Amino acid sequence: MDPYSSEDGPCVVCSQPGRACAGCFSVYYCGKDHQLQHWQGGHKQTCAPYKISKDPVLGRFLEATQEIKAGTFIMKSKPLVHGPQMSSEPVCLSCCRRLANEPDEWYQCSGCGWPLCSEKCEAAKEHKPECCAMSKAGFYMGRDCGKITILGGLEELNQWSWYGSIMPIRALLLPPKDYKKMMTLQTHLQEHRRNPEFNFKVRSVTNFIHNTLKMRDFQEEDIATVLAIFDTNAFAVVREDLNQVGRALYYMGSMMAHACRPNARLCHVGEKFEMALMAEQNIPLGASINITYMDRLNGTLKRLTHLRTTKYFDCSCPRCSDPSDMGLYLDSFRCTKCRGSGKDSLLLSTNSIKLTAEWKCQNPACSNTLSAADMIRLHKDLRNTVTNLEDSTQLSDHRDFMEKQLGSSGLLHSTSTYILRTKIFIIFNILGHSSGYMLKEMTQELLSYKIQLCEEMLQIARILHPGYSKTRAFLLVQLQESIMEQVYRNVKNKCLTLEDAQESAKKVKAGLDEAASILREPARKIEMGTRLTKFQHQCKHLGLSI
Ligand SMILES: C[S@@+](CC[C@H](N)C(=O)[O-])C[C@H]1O[C@@H](n2cnc3c(N)ncnc32)[C@H](O)[C@@H]1O
Repeated sequence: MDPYSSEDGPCVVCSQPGRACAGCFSVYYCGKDHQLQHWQGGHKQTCAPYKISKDPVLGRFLEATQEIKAGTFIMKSKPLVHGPQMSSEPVCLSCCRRLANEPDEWYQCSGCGWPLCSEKCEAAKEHKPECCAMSKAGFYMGRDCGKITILGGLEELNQWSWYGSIMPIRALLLPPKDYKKMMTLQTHLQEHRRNPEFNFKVRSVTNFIHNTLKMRDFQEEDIATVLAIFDTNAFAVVREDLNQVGRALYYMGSMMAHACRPNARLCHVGEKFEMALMAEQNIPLGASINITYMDRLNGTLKRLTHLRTTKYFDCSCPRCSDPSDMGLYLDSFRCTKCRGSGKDSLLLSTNSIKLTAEWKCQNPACSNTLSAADMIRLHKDLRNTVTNLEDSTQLSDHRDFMEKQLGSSGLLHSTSTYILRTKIFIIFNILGHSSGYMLKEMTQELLSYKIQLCEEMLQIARILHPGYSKTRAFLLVQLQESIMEQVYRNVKNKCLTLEDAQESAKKVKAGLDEAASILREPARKIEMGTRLTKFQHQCKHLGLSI
């Protein structure tokens, strides 16, 4: 059952139209009475398929209390607190939608002077805490002051202390019950305090709260704790469909452990930053329901470093413990000593969960080794190169990079993290997406190239993103649309019989249907509906019946 669905269903008690249970989405109630009756009659034991458990390594985590099938929605939850990101582009404080490019078009809150979308956003309860605090302190943001500060005319300190202070203020002013709940979340405050950037952030937010808003009841330590809670537990929310950019903290969402190949994923579903959790894979009874805190295409070195420096733990999940990184060797370089001997070998970590471990050629006859420091330096250089390349949508820049690196004097192999990242960039940012390379504009060669890249990346996704993962669905969409374009051209050019076209179109439909079954967030549902309609038009145009 679908937690986004507003459709009614028959009440489990009386069969009258009802709304879905907010805990499990699998039964409907016509109203509170029948909900209570059913709850007391046993639904309490079967509703949520998880509980909070404790583990010496993970700390608190969500444990499955029943088998959960892939594709199931496990929970839906409202944020405890949400608001703009720490260092934000200009957004409405109320709904976190990006503001118009022209500051003159911004609506100014009559209470505090902050730019918002509209009168409606001024009246919304989201904006009340900081607006009341500012009015009380006699603070009013003049239009020019807002323009200069928000558009980044001042240095970082101000950007942080202004936008970055909004969510902490809301958190500090939460009703006591919610505040208490929030304060039970993991802080890693001591570890955060060793980070100069964190302390700088604390000082600038405290400065705004104490000196500008004159809210001196909150000690710097309270503010630091709130910021540490956000850094450890909050999720960035970017909803391109709603033009929203922000951050949200969920209580249950904060209980989920990380895994580098997780069994669940979080989706943002409502306009008010509600989230839903979907099982990507089948989750056995008693297992930890986990999500990933970072992009799965990263190799072990990057994952371990990121998790250690931002979430303060050393990941030892099965993927990190496997020196081959699930057979993909994402971090490995080709051995420069074996090169030319006819045996192209890779360097492997001698202990994959230890960042200081030496790297050694996998060929037993070769003695080549590389220190961890050299390995990290090489990775840093390559990461910078690929990041810079991503400024370009010239296909040749990316193909040249791959050709050079995969050639006889290059360091990379076909499933290196940098090669895969480049392929993903080409699929999602160049071919079919940027000027000169739109689907209709692509040559046959480029269309076949895109199809080949999608197929290759779907093979990788089978390993890193199995089941109901967004990456798998997005790749399926890119592949099917490219295949359909090819079918379309071949039928028009009479290179394909209608029977064969019919066969291919059926496969395309199956691929799109699979993607739609994965992407069930409201925005994606609309997007998939549009894609399916376009596909049906194409079929109709070609005289195919699907
Ligand atoms: C969002 S919180 C998760 C809930 C937390 N365990 C608790 O007790 O509140 C993130 C923190 O959980 C711990 N954690 C999450 N996944 C982990 C893992 N795979 N291994 C070790 N610690 C993990 C780390 O301390 C991390 O900073």
